[in-house]
Amino acid sequence: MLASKLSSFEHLLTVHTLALCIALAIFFYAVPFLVRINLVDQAGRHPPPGPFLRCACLGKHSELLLDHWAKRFGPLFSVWMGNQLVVVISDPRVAQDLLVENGAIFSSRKPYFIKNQVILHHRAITAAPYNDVWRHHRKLAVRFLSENAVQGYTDSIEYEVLTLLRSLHIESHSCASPINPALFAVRFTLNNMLKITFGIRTSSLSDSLLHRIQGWVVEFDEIAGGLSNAVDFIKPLQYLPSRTRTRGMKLNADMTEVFGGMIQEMQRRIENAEYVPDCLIKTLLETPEEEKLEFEDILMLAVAFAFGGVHSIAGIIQWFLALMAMHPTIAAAAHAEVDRVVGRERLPTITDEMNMPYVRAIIKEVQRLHAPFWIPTPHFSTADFAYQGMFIPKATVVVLNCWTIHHNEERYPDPFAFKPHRYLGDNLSNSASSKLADPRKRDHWIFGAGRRICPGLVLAERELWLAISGLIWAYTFHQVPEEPIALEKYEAASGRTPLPFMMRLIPRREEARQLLETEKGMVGESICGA
Ligand code: HEM
Repeated sequence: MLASKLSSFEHLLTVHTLALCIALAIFFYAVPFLVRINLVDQAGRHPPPGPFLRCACLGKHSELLLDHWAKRFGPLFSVWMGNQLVVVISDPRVAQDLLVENGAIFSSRKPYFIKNQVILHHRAITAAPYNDVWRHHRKLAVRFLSENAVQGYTDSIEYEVLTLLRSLHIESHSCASPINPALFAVRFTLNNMLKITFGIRTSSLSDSLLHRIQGWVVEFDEIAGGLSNAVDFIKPLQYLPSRTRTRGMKLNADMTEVFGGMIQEMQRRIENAEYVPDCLIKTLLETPEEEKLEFEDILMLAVAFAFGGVHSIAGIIQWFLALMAMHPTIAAAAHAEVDRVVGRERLPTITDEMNMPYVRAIIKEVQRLHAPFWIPTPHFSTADFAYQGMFIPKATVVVLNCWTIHHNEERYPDPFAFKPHRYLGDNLSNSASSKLADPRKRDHWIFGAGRRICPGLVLAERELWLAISGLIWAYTFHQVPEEPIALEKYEAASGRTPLPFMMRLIPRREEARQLLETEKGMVGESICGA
């Protein structure tokens, strides 16, 4: 009896010892994957300081975590996301030093698996590594987004502003009912992009193209991952089927079907000498054979325009509307300015812009407080680099921490408050401001920095000016008492749009009402989808 008890005790001991050994082995094997790696260059420099533990992901509001670390570790810190070193820049001077002055090293993109490989196939400009292919595609895009090109789009954007103002009026039953402005803002920006890219526009708010592209952006946000997906640092996972990968492939297939079909149709029309309006895709299709882009490159350029230039601008318009409804005194000052400079007979135009500093200041303040991307597309380094005694190895992901920069107490006193006054006296366009020699004087950083800076910023500025000044001219903005707007929460990890909200828009004067109700000039427009 005693012998058998001893033997089962020994057995138990053996099992426990074995389990302990396995646990210890796993622990020691896993530890290097849990804590930061002590990298050091030949001169003994270490990467910028940062959290001791590695992260798998940063969570929903990653900008708040980055802000927390920036306060703890300083303006240049590093964090390990799995096996990827990420360096985070939270100061304008450091951003200028690394992304601008040393753009030759800090301008590539990491080949993120889902986003850049599965969905964008390394193309669409934004996914391309820093090389001659990227240079070529970016040059093509810039031709269609330059100051001159944007000047040529201005009449067409003004038409879309009128459509926006009128459709808000009509869909709210002559402003009798509250309205959620989100889809209206998206249609405004999408029409501008579609005209530039394909020479077409959506015919109504129920146009299937509008809803399809809207769906792509939501899907892209959900699956593309922010700074990292597990598949990016556990490479074998890339060879296994997964739901995210299937969704990514489906998204790519959808985009290929819709935009690819539109490109093929345009090709057919060109070959049959049928009328095709001037646009980006037509130019690319008519390029001489030796310089012609591959079909997929043309497709992905269209995707880049649709993804880059639609929800970002539409998001700012939504934030603007929500903020106006919540700050009647600021709205009243904007109304006074538009009345003084523009009067009652016409909508504001681009020639009014420099005479309306308060409205310009409102736009910049909305951009600062509600940047569409708190973490702009990360850059990727292509060589080892030493900076202020710190080591940034080749193949480091480099992130501009817009949240912390935009909430810097010294640069923007009372940084969480909506205070357009802070931008009075800033007469520079976003584009001119991004080129200032002293980066601390820059208005804000929503368009990124360096060689990958958003090529669409001049167009974005023009669209925002015309849409926002037009909205101020036409409407007063009101909250719906039963459904107060909550600004502290927002859609998507990026902060691109407020949560869906309802508001009331009231035409400001008889002249505005007449303009909103007349059909003159709205040829081919079917606002209600009839
Ligand atoms: C308010 C509106 C917009 C915002 C806030 C915005 C923001 C950004 C940001 C932060 C980047 C990454 C910059 C970097 O890597 O440093 C970017 C890149 C890009 N944006 Fe925009 N964007 C806007 C409008 C547009 C428009 C209108 C287009 C045009 C069609 C556009 C097309 C692109 C493209 C193609 C890239 C990739 C550039 C590259 O990788 O070289 N964006 N944008």
